[in-house]
Amino acid sequence: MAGSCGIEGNVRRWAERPRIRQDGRVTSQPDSAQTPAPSQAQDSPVPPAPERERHGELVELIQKYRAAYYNDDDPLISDAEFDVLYSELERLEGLHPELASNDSPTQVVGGDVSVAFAAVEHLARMYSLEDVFSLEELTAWLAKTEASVAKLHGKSPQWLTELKIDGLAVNLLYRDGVLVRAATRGDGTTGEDITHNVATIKDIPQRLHGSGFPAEVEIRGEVFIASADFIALNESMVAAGKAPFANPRNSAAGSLRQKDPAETAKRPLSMYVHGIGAREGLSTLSQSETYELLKSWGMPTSPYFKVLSSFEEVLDFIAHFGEHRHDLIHEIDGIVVKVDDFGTQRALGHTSRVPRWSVAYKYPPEEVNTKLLDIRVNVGRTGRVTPYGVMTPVKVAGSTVEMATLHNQEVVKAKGVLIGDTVVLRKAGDVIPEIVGPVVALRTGEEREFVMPTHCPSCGTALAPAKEGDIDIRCPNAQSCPVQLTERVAHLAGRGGFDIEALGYEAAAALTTGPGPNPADGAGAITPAGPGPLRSEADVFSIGELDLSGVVVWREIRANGAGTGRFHQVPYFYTKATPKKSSVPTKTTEKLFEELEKAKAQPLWRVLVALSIRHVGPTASRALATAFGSMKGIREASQETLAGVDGVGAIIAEALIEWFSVDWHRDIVTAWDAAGVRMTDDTDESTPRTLAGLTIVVTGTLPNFSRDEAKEAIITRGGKASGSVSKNTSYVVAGENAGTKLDKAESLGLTVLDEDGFVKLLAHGPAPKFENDAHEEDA
Ligand SMILES: NC(=O)c1ccc[n+]([C@@H]2O[C@H](COP(=O)([O-])OP(=O)(O)OC[C@H]3O[C@@H](n4cnc5c(N)ncnc54)[C@H](O)[C@@H]3O)[C@@H](O)[C@H]2O)c1
Ligand SMILES: [Zn+2]
Repeated sequence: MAGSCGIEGNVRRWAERPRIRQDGRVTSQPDSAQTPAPSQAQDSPVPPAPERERHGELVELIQKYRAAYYNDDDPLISDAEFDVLYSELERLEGLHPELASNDSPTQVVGGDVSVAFAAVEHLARMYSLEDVFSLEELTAWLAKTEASVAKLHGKSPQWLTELKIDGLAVNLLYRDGVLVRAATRGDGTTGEDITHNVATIKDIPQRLHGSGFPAEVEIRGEVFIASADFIALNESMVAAGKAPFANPRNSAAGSLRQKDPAETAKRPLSMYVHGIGAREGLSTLSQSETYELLKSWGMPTSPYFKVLSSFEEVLDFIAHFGEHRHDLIHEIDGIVVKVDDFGTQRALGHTSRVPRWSVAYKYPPEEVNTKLLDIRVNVGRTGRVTPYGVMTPVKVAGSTVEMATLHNQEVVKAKGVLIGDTVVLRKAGDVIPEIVGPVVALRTGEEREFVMPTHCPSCGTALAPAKEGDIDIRCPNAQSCPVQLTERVAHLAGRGGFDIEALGYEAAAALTTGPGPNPADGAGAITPAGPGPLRSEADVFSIGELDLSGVVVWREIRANGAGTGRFHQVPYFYTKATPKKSSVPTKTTEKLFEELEKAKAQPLWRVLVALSIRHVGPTASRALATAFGSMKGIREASQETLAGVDGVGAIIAEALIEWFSVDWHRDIVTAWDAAGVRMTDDTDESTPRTLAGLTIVVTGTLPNFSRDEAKEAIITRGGKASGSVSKNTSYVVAGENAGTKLDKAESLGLTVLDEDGFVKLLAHGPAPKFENDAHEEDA
């Protein structure tokens, strides 16, 4: 089953949350009237004072947070933090049911009616949903519900499975097919009248299409702002000098609950139907059937709901949308499972807060709140100065995050974050974490604005944009700015360059920036304190000439977190101040020499990558190496000739000419050449150029070739290894799990080869004798 690993992954990650019920209960709403109290509770009719006190605290907190969330559309804490508190309250009331008075947050639908709107009574009550946070809890809920349904009807229910859209609920009252009123959920009984605002939402018909409508029907749905529209909306808010919304949910709620409908009209609101309230004269028997009917009346229904029969299918649905959560037009925070049949829904009923026929499985949170402790700047390989936030470490989407880039000073301004703010931190799947914005309501007045430095924190040179109008500012001291040098050295040693494993980032820093502050002093941070022994990457292959007997590239030193059991790898460079007698070359140092020696034999394209020429990555480097065969050839080529090379083009040609015009750049090449680095690709006559003129795309996993090896095999035989399939592709080599590229090849009628076919192609070129072996069905 393809989805199974996704499910397991979810369980593992989610299970780490503090929100694990310790009493193992599955029901989240203690419904004292229906649910027998847990036995231990009967032994203690009056809860002990500490529990009563904690209960009071929790109620107060939750009420405060609910008010900020529902009434002000401006939450003070993240949903994940809220859920932890709410869970604790449920657990406490589960152990001491006497605490669950009628007005406890566990007994009422969260939400209120603001005085800004007229109050309206819903014809049928609106409920919240019972939440579960693990697949075990969900399966237990399904099993419990299935058993109840079996007792009622002697058969298993059908599960209507839907996306849990992160927006806000509206209740639309249609009389004889005409929208007469729209309301928010409010406390479930009474909502806020937002009829005029809803009238501006294009998705929602003022008059239902067709005929045969019931006299009165309440259609419920979720109003949301699509993720792409949210980004555009926030940009326009900031441009207009207003505070941006923390997330699409708040932006939808805030936009819909405007006092002026003209303001709502400007907001890109959409809606999907997810329920039905009072329904006089409606003859459908199930919720899914009703959705089809509503769709025919012109109501927007989600394209994603499914009616499923087995638990397994429900779990697959969850795994699928767990993976594709960010491929949807709107945000989701979970999956809702409902018993589809109306009769069964009625029979199962509801508690004071939630229906018993429905449950919401929540995905692991992608947004958390944390403290922005500082904003620092980082100097990159090209001298670009990038501010980044340093935060109290916090767990989000499966990893602990304590830093996030803020891109440039304009972004810091646009986000409106101050040092010391509580901020919303978002990490969507594998995407890098992002500071969304501040929680303004929590400011104490102690926060301070970030000021972009005017001088390079590494070398002290005045910072400036590369050209007028650039937002990014740079350190222009490219040659000897220690941090830029560190970045270039780490890059040249990287996987795409010389591939020197022992020269990782820390080792590069130790060689280029010299001794940092002594971690034993408690500073902890590795701030460069001045140039190290390696003053230029030109000297990287003569590193042996430096007094390496005094250099320890790696040392393990206990950082200031002593006693916490946490060790920091700290690069350390011995200087005169440190007695030489204590230094013995480490294993890593020996390995460094071995690898440096081996690196000299790397092919020309890797040498080109290692030079850190703008825009010249592996693809352009391979093209250049293939076209010219030597560094000399590239260096002497005119801009036009360079630009004419397939895969190079005008921008790269210009960058190359510019790069070679700088003295110290040419010195690098000269020094490497002198050190014995290979500067020509000797065309290996033993490899026949069987693939000259052919463009080949490799996709999926081949049993005996890595992606790089397959590429190399194609290029050394004179072929072009391309990443995208087009009608100019000569062959597509498809391994296991080949995806859309294979589909495209098939739709274009291209010849698709498996590994055997590929090996034959490499050996013989496109001879008819093996083309016949290729997938016949593709012809
Ligand atoms: N951050 C905070 O301070 C804060 C405060 C209060 C509540 N919250 C968050 O709000 C949530 C609790 O709010 P809630 O009581 O509105 O419950 P809920 O949002 O968990 O679930 C109920 C709501 O889900 C919505 N929904 C979306 N798709 C649906 C579908 N397909 N079918 C049915 N309903 C669907 C409906 O609007 C419904 O009212 C929690 O996630 C909580 O973390 C956060
Ligand atoms: Zn600098």
